[in-house]
Amino acid sequence: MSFSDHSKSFAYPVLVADIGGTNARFALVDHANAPTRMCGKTATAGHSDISSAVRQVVLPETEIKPRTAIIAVAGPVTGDAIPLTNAAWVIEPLKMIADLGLDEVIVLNDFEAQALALPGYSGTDVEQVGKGAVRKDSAKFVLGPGTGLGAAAMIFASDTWVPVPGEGGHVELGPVTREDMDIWPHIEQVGGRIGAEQLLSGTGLPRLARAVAVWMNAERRFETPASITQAADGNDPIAVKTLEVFARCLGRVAGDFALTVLARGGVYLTGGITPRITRFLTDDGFRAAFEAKAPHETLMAKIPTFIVRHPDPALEGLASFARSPDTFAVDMHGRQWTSGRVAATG
Ligand SMILES: Nc1ncnc2c1ncn2[C@@H]1O[C@H](COP(=O)(O)OP(=O)(O)OP(=O)(O)O)[C@@H](O)[C@H]1O
Repeated sequence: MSFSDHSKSFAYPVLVADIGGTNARFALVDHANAPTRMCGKTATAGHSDISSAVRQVVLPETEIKPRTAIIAVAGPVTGDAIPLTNAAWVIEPLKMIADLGLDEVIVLNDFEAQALALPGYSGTDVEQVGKGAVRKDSAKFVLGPGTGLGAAAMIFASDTWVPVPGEGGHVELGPVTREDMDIWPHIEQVGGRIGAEQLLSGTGLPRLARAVAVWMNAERRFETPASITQAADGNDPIAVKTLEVFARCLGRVAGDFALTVLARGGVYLTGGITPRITRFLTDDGFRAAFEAKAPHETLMAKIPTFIVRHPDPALEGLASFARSPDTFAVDMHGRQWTSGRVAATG
């Protein structure tokens, strides 16, 4: 396995890109000490491929063409043609190098990118939920309910931050309270089970609402996550109960990850749903479930939890990596392409 050994720095300017199912977001890092220059976002559906989006959105913003591109995609990075999970683009690093005159392209997982941002957050980037304090140079974890449930750890070892992406969003999610026991039999199973992402995501939220409605003997049906958060704003009892259960399940799963890596550096919540349900995350149900890990309640009470308020967490993480690659150990195996060869480390 090859890790980033950037005692060399990247060739600047570095283009950083967060390619989601719906939107692509771009920014430029002009040199190691430069602030991130945001270039805005564009709908992936509005462009035939990433090169065309870069030409329209990024190149008009800069006099010096980017020489390196570091890209985050939702989904695994496999081979020289990387399809996106929820969009038509296929990321082809060698084609990007040819189209845009780049020296190097690196493709990372989107939650690995979000993990890279964690050590640098300060001030209004994050809002703490509950008590606890960040212990310096200790493991962190990021968990993001969005279209799916993204998850990654950030481990501190040998004076280096090591992002560890994975499929943590698919861990088991069982009932704990009496109320859970009553609701769980009404939750539709997927693949013979109820995994965390099956509830704690955009598709999961309506699934949970359906089960809550059946349990409450109500006819009400919600088709979209937005319809549930909007109904909860109007104090609809099914929507409110759904989000209470959602928040405490998120706290439980966040607590499990905190225990797994001993995340004394904090657990951070991102994803498209988090900012829409802050009322339910800050009303104590989330934090109480996070801490209820007997026999480790005392340990858990010391671990802080945060809502990430930074608007572009993945871009921020890639920009941190672009500025100081030697701060991080990023696995480059099969994910780095250079202009000098066909497939760099694959
Ligand atoms: N007002 C809302 N209330 C609740 N959920 C919402 C609301 N608006 C959007 N969502 C949900 O948030 C999810 C999108 O989250 P997120 O932006 O993290 O996903 P993504 O795949 O990274 O998106 P993108 O492709 O835009 O980067 C979708 O499931 C969407 O339904």
